[in-house]
Amino acid sequence: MTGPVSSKADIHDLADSTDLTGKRVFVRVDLNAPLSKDSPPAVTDATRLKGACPTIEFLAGQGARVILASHLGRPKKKVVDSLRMDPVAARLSALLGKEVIKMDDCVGAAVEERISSMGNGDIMLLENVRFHSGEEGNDETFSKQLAALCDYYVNDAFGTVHRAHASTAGITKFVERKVSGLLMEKELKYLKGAVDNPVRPMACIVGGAKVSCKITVIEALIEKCDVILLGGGMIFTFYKAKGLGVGKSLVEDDFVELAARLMDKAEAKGVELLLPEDVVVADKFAADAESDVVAADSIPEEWMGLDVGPKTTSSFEEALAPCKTIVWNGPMGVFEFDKFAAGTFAVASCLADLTSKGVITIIGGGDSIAAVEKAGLADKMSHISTGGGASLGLLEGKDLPGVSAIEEKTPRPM
Ligand SMILES: Nc1ncnc2c1ncn2[C@@H]1O[C@H](COP(=O)(O)OP(=O)(O)O)[C@@H](O)[C@H]1O
Ligand SMILES: O=C(OP(=O)(O)O)[C@H](O)COP(=O)(O)O
Repeated sequence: MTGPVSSKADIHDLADSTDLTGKRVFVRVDLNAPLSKDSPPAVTDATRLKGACPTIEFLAGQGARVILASHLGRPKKKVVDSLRMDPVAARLSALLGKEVIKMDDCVGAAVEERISSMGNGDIMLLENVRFHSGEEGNDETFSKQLAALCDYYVNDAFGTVHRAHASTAGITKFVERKVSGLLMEKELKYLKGAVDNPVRPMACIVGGAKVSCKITVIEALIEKCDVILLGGGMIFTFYKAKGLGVGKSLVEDDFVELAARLMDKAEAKGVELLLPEDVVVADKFAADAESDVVAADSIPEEWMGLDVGPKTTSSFEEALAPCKTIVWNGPMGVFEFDKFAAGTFAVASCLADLTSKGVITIIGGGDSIAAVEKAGLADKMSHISTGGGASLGLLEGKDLPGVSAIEEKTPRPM
């Protein structure tokens, strides 16, 4: 068959137009869940796994052979045993109440053979796609290898929709049909509705550790938001731009200049860009570190900032009080260590309180979800999004490769 195919369709459209019995359906999911430090590691927050279940159950229910693919962490293009998908497969299997066949690679003869012996409705989880250099490089050969595993492609990985990788973008050029999954549709619908024409004032809180990915989004946020609050590992690059000492804190030297420009831009635009005025510092990156609260300009040389301080959380509460829409990505501190969780929990508690007063609160990101779950407040927010960088990308209004690859007209392969 030739001719262009265009699809904004989801899995219901696919099932309505095709008998999926026995069909090999490749589903890109985002099962990049936080893991414990145990050996072997265990999934510590299953929100992303739970989010993927409706699509998996639907396709299995249609009799499809369901082939799941995801990344886990950032293995830097090589096999990292602690980032194998086994703990994810075990937890997913428990959630689905069904065996999940776990493969030790994501392409190749062994995978193809095992797929050919799958029964209708069986579920397989491939190994971490980022073990192959072709994944993040969006490599054509690797994309074709993935595409060769399936009849149809589904993208349900909202958390990775902002990445143009082989399993989220490249593969779509080589499959007969490509549609979005139920989680993807649900996330896009909710988030677009909330941020396209937001109820104002709108605030965005950005923290976490993926500084280089997320600092670049702040430029667009200055155009869109009325208030921007910064926390987590993000702040030290800004402190450095202000000429402050940051000790051994996380800092991205390549982005210091950008941080300076962003502060100038926010000021020129009259957008409130709030940086923490006090910081909880530690003598090492450990749960049992010595800690102290210091002013932002007094971080000791050998210490590192691992949380925002109490004065900061009060100022943040004040700044958020008038806001009607709040988007939060990235914890305020290393909440995994109890000593450095207070700032994150205080912001979570403030947002839960504002939600009860009618404010729209959106929390996104694997670790941010884990943090509000740990605080016991996840069900008190308006929306828990499985995507952090993805929801910021959507708020930014930029092209999301995982969406455009599905929508793109591509020549149907022969
Ligand atoms: N001051 C800090 N220094 C180092 N890491 C931090 C700091 N504050 C927060 N973090 C870490 O940031 C991580 C989450 O970052 P990120 O992946 O960007 O968030 P999300 O997964 O919600 O998008 C957490 O594991 C947390 O420990
Ligand atoms: O965890 C994720 O993003 P998030 O931390 O922004 O929520 C996604 O799985 C994407 O991972 P990546 O940022 O390593 O591409």
